[in-house]
Amino acid sequence: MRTQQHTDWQTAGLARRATRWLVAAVILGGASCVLFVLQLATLAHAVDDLTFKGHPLASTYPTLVQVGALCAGSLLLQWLADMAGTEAGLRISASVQRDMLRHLFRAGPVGCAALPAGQIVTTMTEGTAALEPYFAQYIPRAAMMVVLPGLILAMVFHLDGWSFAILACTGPLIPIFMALIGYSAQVIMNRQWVQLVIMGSSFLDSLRGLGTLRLFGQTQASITRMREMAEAHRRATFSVMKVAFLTSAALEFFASLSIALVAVIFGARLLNGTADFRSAFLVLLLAPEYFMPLRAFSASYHARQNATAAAARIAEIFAVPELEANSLQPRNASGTHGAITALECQHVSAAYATATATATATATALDDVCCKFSRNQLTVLTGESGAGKTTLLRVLLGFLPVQSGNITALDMHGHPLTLPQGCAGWLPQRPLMIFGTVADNLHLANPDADMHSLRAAARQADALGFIEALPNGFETMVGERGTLLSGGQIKRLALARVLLRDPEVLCLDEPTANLDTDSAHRIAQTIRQCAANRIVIVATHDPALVRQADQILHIENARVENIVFPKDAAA
Ligand SMILES: Nc1ncnc2c1ncn2[C@@H]1O[C@H](COP(=O)(O)OP(=O)(O)OP(=O)(O)O)[C@@H](O)[C@H]1O
Repeated sequence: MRTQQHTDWQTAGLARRATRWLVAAVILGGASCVLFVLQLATLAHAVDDLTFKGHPLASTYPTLVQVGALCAGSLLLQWLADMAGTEAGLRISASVQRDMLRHLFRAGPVGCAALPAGQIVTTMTEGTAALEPYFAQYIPRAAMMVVLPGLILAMVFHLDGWSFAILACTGPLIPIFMALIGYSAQVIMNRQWVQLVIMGSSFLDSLRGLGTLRLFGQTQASITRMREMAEAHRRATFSVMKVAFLTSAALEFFASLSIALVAVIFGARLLNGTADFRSAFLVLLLAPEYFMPLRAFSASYHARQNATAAAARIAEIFAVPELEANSLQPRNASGTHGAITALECQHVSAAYATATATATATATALDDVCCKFSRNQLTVLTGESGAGKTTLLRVLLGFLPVQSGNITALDMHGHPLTLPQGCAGWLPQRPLMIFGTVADNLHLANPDADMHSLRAAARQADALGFIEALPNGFETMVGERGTLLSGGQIKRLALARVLLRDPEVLCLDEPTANLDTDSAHRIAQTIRQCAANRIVIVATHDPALVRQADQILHIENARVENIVFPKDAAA
């Protein structure tokens, strides 16, 4: 199993995914700042010439045109910087979303089950969306917070020592103050995220369990619980907003105080005649701009906290271990491709990772399993609930890694084989039906299958009769999770879907569970026929299926206790 490095999913690590766009945003923003400062200096020069030096308007035109050109250039560069920042944000959030989906597929159903579905959904949607403003706004603004005030300070230093001292002393107070507020705000932000995840999970659970909730008369209680969660989330969001307002208020206070100080001191010195108008005017133009990037940075500061909280949730998803390879692919790389004649388990052990309050422990679910599954043979796994039947199927399918031992695919001469992808088919206990038509659901297994293949697979799974009886046959919408079909119909449709890929190894988990006797009998017959030229392994409690078996593996407490070949015994 592979585990992703936690540090890769910190915001700094994520920035590497769009470095060029972020660098472009910072350089363009910096260039825009330079033009902006030049524009103010040129404007002060023009106003001074017009008012105090008595130059005619005509002679000031070139300077005013210069001001216009600098203004246009600065705005254009800023627009380009914003575009580059937005592009970086979109690229990073889209790439994280794509990687997360890929990672979840690699982790497989057992790995994904380690996290609540609501947490996965919220992180994939809200979590990745929270990254975008961080990279699009916060990072470029953080850079501007250094560039523009630095430029302005350098200019003010040349104009007036007092103003320089005031701005240089008050400016750094703001980021220090914000960092102090931000430290406690991060705790609130994390709490808001937890509330959001809990709310998402509960909403999903309520939707899934609508029938059960109604049956137990719990609908009102569920609505009340949802309302309480929404209220808790509202309160957490409100706390975040309060901190955001407090930060802005503190910033405005320091900024206004500092500008007022500069204005008062300069005003007094102008009256005394110890300062000139041009310097005073330019410093007063520059002083508010000195605080502008700090204001913009403060406005996007919550984006950083949101993204930090989201990055922690994203890291949790990437911490779910990936499966290395399908167990049906033998470790022996020198093996050849070919038809699989048998699957052999040698001393196979496996365990589930279970999270406790303090650490992650493992619970053994298969212990030293030795068995063989042969082509043309129907193997039935029996045993009490919780014995380990599904676990053995999961290990064979590669959804759960082998802790020790080997699973080897053999050709007709008993040599190890390298198997192509998709050689195994799986029918889970609760097969997934997507929102779409019968044909859409079948095409999931093989998007290129033509109508003839669909009909053949449906016939083989004993599903053709009921599909043709539907109002629009294969084009009938079956709804989400197959809501318009019965349990038996869903099972037969899912079996047809698996057969459409014509897998060499077919793993079926409780295929006849919850079916009436007639449907169960028909499915048992179908499965029996599927064993022709295939390896078929079925986990079941159904005596009708057990009667069809060529080999019965009885599992008890994670171990194969008994192997019976009923047909040999009968002979
Ligand atoms: N995702 C999981 N995480 C942790 N433990 C699990 C997980 N799935 C199953 N187990 C545990 O592994 C053991 C074997 O479960 P398994 O599902 O293989 O039993 P089973 O024989 O198929 O039962 P059933 O007949 O009820 O389907 C059980 O103790 C179960 O609690």
